[in-house]
Amino acid sequence: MDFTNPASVLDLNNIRAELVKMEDSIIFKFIERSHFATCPGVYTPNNAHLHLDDFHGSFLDWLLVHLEITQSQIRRYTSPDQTPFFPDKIKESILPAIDYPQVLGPQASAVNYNDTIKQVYIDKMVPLISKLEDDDENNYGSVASCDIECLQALSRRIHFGKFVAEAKFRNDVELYTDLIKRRDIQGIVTSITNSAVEEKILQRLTTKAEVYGVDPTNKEGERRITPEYLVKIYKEYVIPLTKDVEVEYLLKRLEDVE
Ligand SMILES: C=C(O[C@@H]1C=C(C(=O)O)C=C[C@H]1O)C(=O)O
Repeated sequence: MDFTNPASVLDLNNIRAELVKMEDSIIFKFIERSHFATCPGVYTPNNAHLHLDDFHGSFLDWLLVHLEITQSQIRRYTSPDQTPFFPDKIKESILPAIDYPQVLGPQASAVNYNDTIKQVYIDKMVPLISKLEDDDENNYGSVASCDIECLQALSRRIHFGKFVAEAKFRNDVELYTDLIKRRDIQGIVTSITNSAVEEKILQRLTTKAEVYGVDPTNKEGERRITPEYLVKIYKEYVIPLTKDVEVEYLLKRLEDVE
């Protein structure tokens, strides 16, 4: 998707096509994570087995904040489709800014669900996509690296809800302006929900997981991302969080920059 071209960015069919492409990326990142155990020590705040200088938090957070600082310096977070997990830690880019047209509302960057995404990923998704329940310190680096790949892909997918919401807002300014002014949250949820699209996504994920997720040569039948787990992750977490982003984005849509 070309974020310098507003017409392409706000076309709902283009946005949905981009969400479909993200499915493949997320599935393959989940498959990479599925080669390792749950490794709860990666997520344990101030893990006594690890010496993270004067950092207070988990090994995953330590790696993620260091990566985001570096990525911010090559202008990752100037791109409208990227949302940092540590917005207060990122730095100015050393590369010249790209002049992205203002496509989203002035409060778009205030919609940041990454803390929730990270907690849901750790608590609900890792147990489903990991090979087994175990804590193998020899794999902490690989596990945290896979986790960051998964988290950044999930964050982009879920925060794409801002573009979906903006496209829907522009398609019916009168309806959404009324719903927003009346803070009719249920009305907004009903209006943004497209059950047919959601059902098509879940059906496609089942097929993709059956094709991508299971290694036909793996006679040991080692657990990898299964169709039912992938559908569960999208149905219970990814899609609802995307809709939460859509709703919060719309509730802020008429606000000016503070
Ligand atoms: C993303 C959209 O908005 C909602 C969220 C969806 C999702 O997260 O996959 C799918 C359909 C809608 O209920 C959309 O309309 O395409």
